[in-house]
Amino acid sequence: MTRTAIVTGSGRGIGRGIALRLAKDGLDVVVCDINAENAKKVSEEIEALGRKSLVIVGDVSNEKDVYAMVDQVVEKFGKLDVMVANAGICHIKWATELTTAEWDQAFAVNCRGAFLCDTAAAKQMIKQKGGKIINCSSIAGHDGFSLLSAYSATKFAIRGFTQALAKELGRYGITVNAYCPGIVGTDMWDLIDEKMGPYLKLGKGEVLKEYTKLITMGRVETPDDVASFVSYLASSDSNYMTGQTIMIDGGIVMN
Ligand SMILES: NC(=O)C1=CN([C@@H]2O[C@H](COP(=O)(O)OP(=O)(O)OC[C@H]3O[C@@H](n4cnc5c(N)ncnc54)[C@H](O)[C@@H]3O)[C@@H](O)[C@H]2O)C=CC1
Ligand SMILES: CC(=O)C(C)=O
Repeated sequence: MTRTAIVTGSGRGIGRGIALRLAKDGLDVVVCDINAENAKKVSEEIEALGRKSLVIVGDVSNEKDVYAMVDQVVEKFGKLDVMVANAGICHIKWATELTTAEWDQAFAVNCRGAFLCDTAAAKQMIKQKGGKIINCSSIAGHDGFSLLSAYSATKFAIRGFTQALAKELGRYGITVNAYCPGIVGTDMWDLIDEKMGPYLKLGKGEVLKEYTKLITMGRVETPDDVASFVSYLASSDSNYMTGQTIMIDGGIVMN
């Protein structure tokens, strides 16, 4: 029977790459994003690959949206096999400039979002006696990044939550793991380059150039580089791996 995955934040960037890769792997894929237009486009790309798809326009930090999404998916596809909690945001400022509202927003989307998506999925997967939950951390979840303090804190938190949830869900045949991308050429990095530039007295494109020097493989990461690892985490090949948060960063963080 065809497996079904939800990928949050899959209207563009890394999430889109993961959604298309899982569709190529033979899964039906639900595209969840707050941006309806982008989500629809990706969903059409999935259907063009011969797979079924569903667009869910929703906010991962909103409990009602997340539970309604899982209900709709189970109603349409009969089950939920893979949850990829990928959606994330970042604020680029000195910590001393961050507002409390920005700090809370980062935690709402990046952490409450993962908590809601993972646990809503887990309740369904427990009934099914199995499933794959996959969270998104970052290199910034291993080393705190200057000008990304709230973001770094959320990505560290994802590692702790991934471990604890894995310990709770192993008995049901559910694995919980996380991936840590490095410096991926998406809109998020365009924003980082634009906003960090003035702080670091660097022009357009120069922040990315400086950070690229940290990458052992010598090139900026692509969404496909991340997606090929998430494909493994979503597959039965990773059935004996759980509670792990793994770098897929071209060799930036090695500890
Ligand atoms: N780009 C990079 O270098 C890295 C990214 N990451 C993480 O990878 C994930 C994806 O990042 P990118 O694709 O680069 O970002 P992006 O900004 O290009 O795309 C994020 C997508 O998530 C959606 N989104 C934002 N808030 C949402 C919400 N509340 N509910 C539903 N959807 C929402 C956006 O509409 C967008 O389509 C994020 O969790 C990010 O923190 C981690 C390490 C490096
Ligand atoms: C966006 C992100 O996680 C970094 C550190 O580049």
